[in-house]
Amino acid sequence: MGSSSNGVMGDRSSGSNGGLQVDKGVDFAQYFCTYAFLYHQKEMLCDRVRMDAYFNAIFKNKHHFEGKTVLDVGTGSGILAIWSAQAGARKVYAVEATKMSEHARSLVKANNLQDVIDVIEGSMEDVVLPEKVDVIISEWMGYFLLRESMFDSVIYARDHWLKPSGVMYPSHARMWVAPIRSKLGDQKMNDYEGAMDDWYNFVSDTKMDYGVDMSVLTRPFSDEQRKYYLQTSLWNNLHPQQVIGTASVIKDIDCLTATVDDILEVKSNFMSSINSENTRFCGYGGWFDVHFRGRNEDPAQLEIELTTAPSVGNGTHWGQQVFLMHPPIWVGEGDELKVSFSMKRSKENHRLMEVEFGCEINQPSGKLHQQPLNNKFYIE
Ligand SMILES: C[S@@+](CC[C@H](N)C(=O)[O-])C[C@H]1O[C@@H](n2cnc3c(N)ncnc32)[C@H](O)[C@@H]1O
Repeated sequence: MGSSSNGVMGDRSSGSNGGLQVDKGVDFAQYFCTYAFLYHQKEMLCDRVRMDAYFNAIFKNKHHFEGKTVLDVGTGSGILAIWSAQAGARKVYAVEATKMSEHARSLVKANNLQDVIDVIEGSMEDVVLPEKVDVIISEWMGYFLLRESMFDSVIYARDHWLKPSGVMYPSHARMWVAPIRSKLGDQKMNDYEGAMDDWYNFVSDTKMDYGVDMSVLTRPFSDEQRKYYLQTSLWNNLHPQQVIGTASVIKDIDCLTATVDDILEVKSNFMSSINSENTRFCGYGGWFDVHFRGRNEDPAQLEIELTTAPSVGNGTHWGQQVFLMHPPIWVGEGDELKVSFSMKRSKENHRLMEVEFGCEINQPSGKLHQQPLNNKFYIE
């Protein structure tokens, strides 16, 4: 069993960010610190969709694990390392940057797997393993897949520690975007006007309760102010019926070959056909899926998919990112949207994203909306 300093080199940056060095102290304060707390790990451990997908991916494909060496990048509580060992791995290296490693270590011991799993506390980029591995497993996905930029660390691990014949878990990832409406029947979720009412209520309550007039922040709702309000995307669990047009894959990632340069910026131009009758097009929903397929020469016996698409029921802790648009536009069945999408990392914090949409709407009547429908968002 590893100790907290086992296999860890120096004090380099915690991520390469495509050549830019990232200050480790700042990154720890801004990003890693929350992962050190059990409440945050528990949120992920309680996500049944996520848990079932990884559990099935491992146990329905034991041939990838039996007698093999495994590296778990960002082991957190240790759950994926433990499943890998239970599936028959010979050795599992479980790397975790935060003090969560101590909980992982006690969980490993409580499950009597200390002879198989080495929990190593340190950044993946600093760790030195005694051997190369057959499998890299990691749950690295952030909101809308790439928020958190943790895939950089998985790429680093793959390039340094995966055998040429090795397998990635997951093996593929995709980002999706679709046009959405904000309201579904009486539901107020993501309702655009509802959001504005919220601001009105806030202003009048603050004046009444605390004697401070805040209306300058919100009134009149000029275009600029609306845009200001809509600068960040929203987390939501969309109902499938809120999706009003065809969804498009805007990024397809092969985890075995992708480079950091491939994911620094995501750009896509795509068409979406509206398939709902007269409805308000209020913005876009963004989500992702990942797949466990093994590799061509060594495929999965059962391919598993983990999707965060809009769903009836609880969905996942990732939900979807909603990008509301101003102004909403009435659209109808058969309208064609020509959407341009781009996403890049925030200059201030490489783990956050800046997203821009543009859209042209062609309607069968011949009407054409061509204004750039704002919108620049931060995924916080
Ligand atoms: C999304 S959590 C997943 C935790 C666990 N594997 C699970 O599936 O429940 C990601 C974990 O990776 C850790 N992590 C992120 N980047 C890392 C890096 N470069 N080196 C080591 N650990 C890292 C975080 O601290 C966090 O605990």
